[in-house]
Amino acid sequence: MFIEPTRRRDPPHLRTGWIEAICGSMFSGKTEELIRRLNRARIAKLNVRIFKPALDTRYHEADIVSHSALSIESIPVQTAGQILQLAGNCDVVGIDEAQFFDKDIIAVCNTLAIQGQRVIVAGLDMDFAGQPFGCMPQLMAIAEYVTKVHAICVVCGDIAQYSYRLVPSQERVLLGETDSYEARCRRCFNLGDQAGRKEWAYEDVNNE
Ligand SMILES: Nc1ncnc2c1ncn2[C@@H]1O[C@H](COP(=O)(O)OP(=O)(O)O)[C@@H](O)[C@H]1O
Ligand SMILES: Cc1cn([C@H]2C[C@H](O)[C@@H](COP(=O)(O)O)O2)c(=O)[nH]c1=O
Ligand SMILES: [Zn+2]
Repeated sequence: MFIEPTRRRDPPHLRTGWIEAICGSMFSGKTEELIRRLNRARIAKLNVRIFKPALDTRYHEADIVSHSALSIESIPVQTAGQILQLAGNCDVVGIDEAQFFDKDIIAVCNTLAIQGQRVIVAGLDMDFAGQPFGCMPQLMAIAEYVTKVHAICVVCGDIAQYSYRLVPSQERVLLGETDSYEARCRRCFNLGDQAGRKEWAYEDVNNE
């Protein structure tokens, strides 16, 4: 489990910010992990500000909400540049659904960290086609700390790193939940519609 660096005790002239990237598929616990870190920062009496892209209105207009219904308030923004304007001099900046931001998100995260702020950025590392998503690869490259979390494959029960799309759209951006996506492992993702369901796997075990 990720534990916060204790750089806070450095003398002010040595104090620096940093970037933490949390990545993985849908349902892998990115938002839960982001909320966990932000809550701990608040317990440490740090000043925290949280952002998400305004287009992500799935569960709530403003709050960030996990699939398990954990939530934390956030500021929805249209562009990455707005984060820089609104983050002020807070100690910790949280950003969810980073894959949806424009490419300025890289410079914004860098600037915040250089200014001495801790930046925790969470997002999908791959899209429904298994391709790197938006600026997440660059954010992972410039981050001091990268955490990849995993879901459970709903087909076979292995660990999952892919978000399998259940509906025919080829649009890259398609908001959704279990209605349109499921977490899958490499094998079941590549088998697509041919992947046997969990019940089938259990049958196999029972017949042994
Ligand atoms: N296939 C799955 N694998 C793991 N967790 C799942 C799965 N489907 C639903 N969940 C739920 O999703 C929660 C994680 O939600 P969340 O943090 O919002 O994930 P993410 O932000 O990565 O999409 C888990 O704690 C669990 O309750
Ligand atoms: C794979 C994939 C996902 N999306 C959308 C679907 C959801 O609205 C979000 C991801 O949310 P989560 O917190 O990670 O569960 O992204 C998309 O638009 N395109 C895709 O390829
Ligand atoms: Zn699987």
